[in-house]
Amino acid sequence: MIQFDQVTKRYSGGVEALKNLSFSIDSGEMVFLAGHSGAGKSTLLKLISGLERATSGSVMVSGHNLSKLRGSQLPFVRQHIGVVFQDHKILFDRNVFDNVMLPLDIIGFDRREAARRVRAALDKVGLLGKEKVMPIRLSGGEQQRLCIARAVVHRPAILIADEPSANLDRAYALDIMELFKSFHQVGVTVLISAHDETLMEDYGRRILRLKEGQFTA
Ligand SMILES: Nc1ncnc2c1ncn2[C@@H]1O[C@H](COP(=O)(O)OP(=O)(O)OP(=O)(O)O)[C@@H](O)[C@H]1O
Repeated sequence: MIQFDQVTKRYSGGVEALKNLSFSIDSGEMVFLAGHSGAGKSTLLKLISGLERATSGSVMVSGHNLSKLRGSQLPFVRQHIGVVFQDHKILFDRNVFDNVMLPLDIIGFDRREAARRVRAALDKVGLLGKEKVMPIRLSGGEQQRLCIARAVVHRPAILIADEPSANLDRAYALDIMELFKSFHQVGVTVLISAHDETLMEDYGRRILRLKEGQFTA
């Protein structure tokens, strides 16, 4: 479902964030991505979601070679992927419901079906009672749940999350992990990054460990 073949990413300033990486993730797998700050985790996730392009090598997602896609084809691929961003990207000038509606608006979904899906996504993350609330009034953990609802509302086959448990206390971080597990259990391919490996250990899943842009054992 996701396949990297000898992928290198060099940013314009010259930093080589990923060095000749090869790995694959099967459909329906749940995999963790570990590594300290600056190891290249965000870069790897951005290559999968098409936010950045590989300098060399190939990135295959759902059968598409993202390195070869034209810009106009990227939105089509992104419809298969849900992303929980490290910096949240919440729109603070609209309420919880409208934030989650946004991806469906962009796709041009039928409004009634879209509203039904938004409520289902909010229900799933435990925010159904807060649909009219402005995001500024949510706790940090609730804001994270809002981001997860927005990432899954279009029912993507792949869900990727960049440090979704950062800045949350341990109990809440584990709750968030359980939420991701529940998506995995219904067949979604899940890839989650974190710098705290202890959060991953209980799940018995594969852990990809990055250090200075390369995998370590
Ligand atoms: N847009 C960019 N331009 C130039 N260099 C960048 C850019 N984004 C990341 N880098 C550099 O690439 C390297 C990897 O960064 P990346 O954000 O992928 O790491 P990370 O493991 O996600 O770290 P963090 O947990 O702090 O987000 C770092 O040296 C970083 O400074």
